[in-house]
Amino acid sequence: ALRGHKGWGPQWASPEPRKDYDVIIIGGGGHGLGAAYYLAKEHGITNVAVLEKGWIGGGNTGRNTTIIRSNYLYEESMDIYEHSLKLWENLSQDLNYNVMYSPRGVMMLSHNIHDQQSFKRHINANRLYGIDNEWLTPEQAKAYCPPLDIAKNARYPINGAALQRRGGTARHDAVAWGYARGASDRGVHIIQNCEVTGIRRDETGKVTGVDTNRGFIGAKKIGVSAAGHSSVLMEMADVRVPLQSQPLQALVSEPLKPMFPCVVMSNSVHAYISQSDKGELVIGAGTDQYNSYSQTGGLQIITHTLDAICELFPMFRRVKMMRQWGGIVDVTQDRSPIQGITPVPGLFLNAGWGTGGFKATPGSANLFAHLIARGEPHRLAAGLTLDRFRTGRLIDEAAAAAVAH
Ligand SMILES: Cc1cc2nc3c(=O)[nH]c(=O)nc-3n(C[C@H](O)[C@H](O)[C@H](O)COP(=O)(O)OP(=O)(O)OC[C@H]3O[C@@H](n4cnc5c(N)ncnc54)[C@H](O)[C@@H]3O)c2cc1C
Ligand SMILES: CSCC(=O)[O-]
Repeated sequence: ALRGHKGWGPQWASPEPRKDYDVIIIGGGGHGLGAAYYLAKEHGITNVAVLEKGWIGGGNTGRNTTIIRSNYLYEESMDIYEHSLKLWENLSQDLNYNVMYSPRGVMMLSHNIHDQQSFKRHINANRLYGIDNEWLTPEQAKAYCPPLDIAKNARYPINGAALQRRGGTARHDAVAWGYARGASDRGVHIIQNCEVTGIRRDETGKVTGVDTNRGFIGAKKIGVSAAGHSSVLMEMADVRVPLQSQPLQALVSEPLKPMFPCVVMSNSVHAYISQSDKGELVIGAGTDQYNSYSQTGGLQIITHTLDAICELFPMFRRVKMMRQWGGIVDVTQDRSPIQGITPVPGLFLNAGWGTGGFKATPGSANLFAHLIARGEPHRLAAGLTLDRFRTGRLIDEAAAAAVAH
């Protein structure tokens, strides 16, 4: 039973936009909706609107392969991903909405000495920082995931694996719906079919509001959380950001009996796989290596990824694939996100989550709300500045970003 639920149909109000708000968040994905929720819940700021050009969750939040983990290398990354993982553990209770978080374990396969050295470095860094991660022999990896082929004569032989047992999956669109309902119940306006077409500033350069397809809406503060379109939005305020927007594809198979117990990822052969609660194998790939705003992608990526899956799991060679789709991921050079103030007073940016921002949804949203409310970053997000691309103090997480991104 949903506490306080007001009958069937949309579980959040869909009001007409007011003339102005204290805060406007551009982007009705998990990060934007969650930030609005935490602004209301933790900072008492409720005169907020989330403006979404399409429908909430229609962007990457509803298109991803739902992998959750926090086994990154640097402290700046471990801080925000572990903050997020801790929030995932009670998010269903917090939202009174079942987001189906499932800590089934995320196993990263090692195929060569370089993988092994890289994963053991992550494991040591994680454990020194109090984050669970462990090395498995091939036999231990197979015991944990029986469908895995560890034959020595396999095309991509496995010499071990890194396992984060608290990693896992969640139901992605439920996260958007849960945050939207929680925010709406606290007075936040969730406004769909409202595309931002301009960001207005006064003579001092401070933001005054946004132009939209539903007219001008005033705001004292504006948060941009639009993933693959974040650079397009920031350009509306004359701010160039170091993001590339690239297609990232995924696909699902026909439903099968439950038989795949965890998430398996392989950087070297560019594929990752899990099984949804509906029985479908959920398979992900590397990005298409060109800039594009199309939510599709090239067939060569899919065939390459399925080659890899069939090598790692020969038992799947006759499974039928049911559907493929793509999203637009906002990728930074160092594969780490940007969450911070911008050169424009009153304009805040949350972007650059690239191929790995679903796992960060609650943590990023929680800290983005702190940034907008207080005007300065929370210590757990202090390193994720836009300025690092000027100073060169990058946070290189290409290895932890996994697969070929
Ligand atoms: C195929 C795929 C697989 C992935 N797998 C994983 C995974 O397994 N694990 C993981 O951690 N991450 C994964 N990711 C990445 C993850 O999905 C994203 O990083 C994350 O969901 C971004 O959330 P968001 O709320 O910032 O963006 P989104 O959910 O994309 O929300 C941004 C919203 O902004 C809206 N918008 C854009 N322009 C405007 C405008 N002008 N006006 C108003 N609204 C606008 C868009 O319509 C969109 O709804 C994957 C991504 C893809 C595409
Ligand atoms: C799309 S890659 C999934 C992840 O980042 O764990």
